[in-house]
Amino acid sequence: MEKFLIKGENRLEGELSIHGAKNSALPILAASLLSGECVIHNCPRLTDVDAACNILNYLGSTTKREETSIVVGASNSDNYCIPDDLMRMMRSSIVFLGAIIAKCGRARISMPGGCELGPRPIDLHLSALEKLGVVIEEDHGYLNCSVPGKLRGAHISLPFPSVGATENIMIAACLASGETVITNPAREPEISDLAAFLNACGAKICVTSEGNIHIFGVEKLYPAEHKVISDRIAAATYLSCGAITGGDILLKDVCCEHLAAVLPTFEEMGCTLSIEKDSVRIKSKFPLNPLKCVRTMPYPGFPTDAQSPLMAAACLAQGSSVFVENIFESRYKQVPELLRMGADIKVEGRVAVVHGVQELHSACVRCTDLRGGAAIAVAALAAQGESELLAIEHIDRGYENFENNLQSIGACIVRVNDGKE
Ligand SMILES: CC(=O)N[C@H]1[C@@H](OP(=O)(O)OP(=O)(O)OC[C@H]2O[C@@H](n3ccc(=O)[nH]c3=O)[C@H](O)[C@@H]2O)O[C@H](CO)[C@@H](O)[C@@H]1O
Ligand SMILES: C=C(OP(=O)(O)O)C(=O)O
Repeated sequence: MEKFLIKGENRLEGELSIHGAKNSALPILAASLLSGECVIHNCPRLTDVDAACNILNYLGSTTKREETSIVVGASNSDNYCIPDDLMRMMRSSIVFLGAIIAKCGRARISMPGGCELGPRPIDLHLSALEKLGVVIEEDHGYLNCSVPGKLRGAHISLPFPSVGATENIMIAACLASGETVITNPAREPEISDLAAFLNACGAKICVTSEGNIHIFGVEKLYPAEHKVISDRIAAATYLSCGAITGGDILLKDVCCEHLAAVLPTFEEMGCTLSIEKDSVRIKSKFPLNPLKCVRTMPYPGFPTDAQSPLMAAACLAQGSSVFVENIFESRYKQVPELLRMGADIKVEGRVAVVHGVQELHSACVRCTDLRGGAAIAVAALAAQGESELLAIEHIDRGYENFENNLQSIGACIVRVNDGKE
C-alpha cells in the first residue's frame, strides 16, 4: 500500500497552479455520453476521473487522454448497464444514470460509492427521474430503469438543492420532450459548468433570475469542446496549507468568485490575501486567529468539502473556532486522526469546537475520506516530526500531483510503498 511520509514545520513558499475541478469534470464526462465526440479540456488526473473513463469505456465509448484533455467518442456507446464494482468506485457514477437513460431509454445500475459521510441516499435523483417518465424497479441491489416512450419534461421541485440530483435531471431532461423546470436546484459553480458544457453541445438550459433552471428539450446533442472550471476545493486546501505553515503561496488558475465564501475565513485567521480574478496569494501570519463560526451550506454558502482542511488549520489558532456541518451527518471523521496529532477538538452532533493548541506533533494517521485525508495532510505539514499517512488513495481521488505540488513549494513529503497489500 502507498503512504505519505510528511516531515512538518517547513514554511511553504512559492506558486501553484490549480487543476480542473473534479466535481465538474465527472458529470461532464457522464454527459458526454449524449454527444458524439467531445474534447474535455482541463480534466484533472485523478483516480475518480479514471473511474469515469472506465465507466464510459464499459458502456462502449472510447476515451483518450491528450495532455490535460480527454477526448470522448460516444457515438457507438450502446451498453446500458454499469456493474457494481464500477458503480462503487465513486459517487458520480450515479450521474451516469440520467445520461444512459436519455441515450438508451433504459439503464441498469447499482448504488454509487464515494466518501462515507453518513447516509447518502439517492431518493431525490430517483423521484425526479420518475417525474420525467422513468419507471424504476429494484432488483437485488440493482435498479432496473426504463422509459416507456420518451422522456417528458416536468416541473421538479427539489426539497434540498442536491448537487447530484440537479445534475442527473439536467442531463436527462436535455433530450426530453418539452420543458423541464427545476426549482430549488443546486447552484454550485459545477452545475453552471455542466450547463455550459451541455449548451455547447446544443442543449437549451438557462437559469432564471430567481435561480430556477429551465431545460428545453432538444432532439439531439452534438460534439463540442469544453474547458472545465478550476477546482475551488483544491484551492481552499492549498490555502489551508499556506495558512498553517506561516507560508506565502500564490495560487494561479483559480476562480476567486467561486471562493467568495472561503477567502474571508483566511482573512479572519489573520492571513493577508491578494485577490485577483484568477489568482490569489496568501501570506500567513502567526499566530492564527480563531474562526468565530464556519457553517457549511449549499453554494453560495461555505462548502462542506472545504470544512475539513480549514479545520486542520484552525487547530493551531490562538483560541477556539466553531464549525457547524449542515450538509452531511458524518463529516468530522478526520477529528480522531487530528486528535492523534495533539489537536484539541470536541464534537457534538453537527458542531465541532476546535481549541487551538501551541503545537501539533507527528503520528501515524489514516485518511478517512477525501477531504478528511487532505485535512490530515494539512496538519502534518505543520506538525513536529515525521507523520505517516495511510490510506492515501482517498487523497488521490481529488488532488492531482498532491505531493509534487507540495514539494515544489517547500514541503517535505514523499510517497512510499510499504510493500503490504
Ligand atoms: C461528486 C460530487 O460532486 N460530490 C459533491 C456533491 O455530492 P452529492 O451530489 O452526493 O451531494 P448532494 O448535494 O446530493 O447531497 C447533499 C445532502 O443531500 C442529501 N441527499 C442527496 C441526494 C438525495 O437523493 N437524497 C438526499 O437526502 C445527502 O445525503 C446530503 O446530506 O455535493 C456535495 C455537497 O456540496 C459535495 O460535498 C460533494 O463533494
Ligand atoms: C465528498 C466528495 O466527493 P464524493 O461526492 O465523490 O464522495 C468531495 O469531493 O469532497
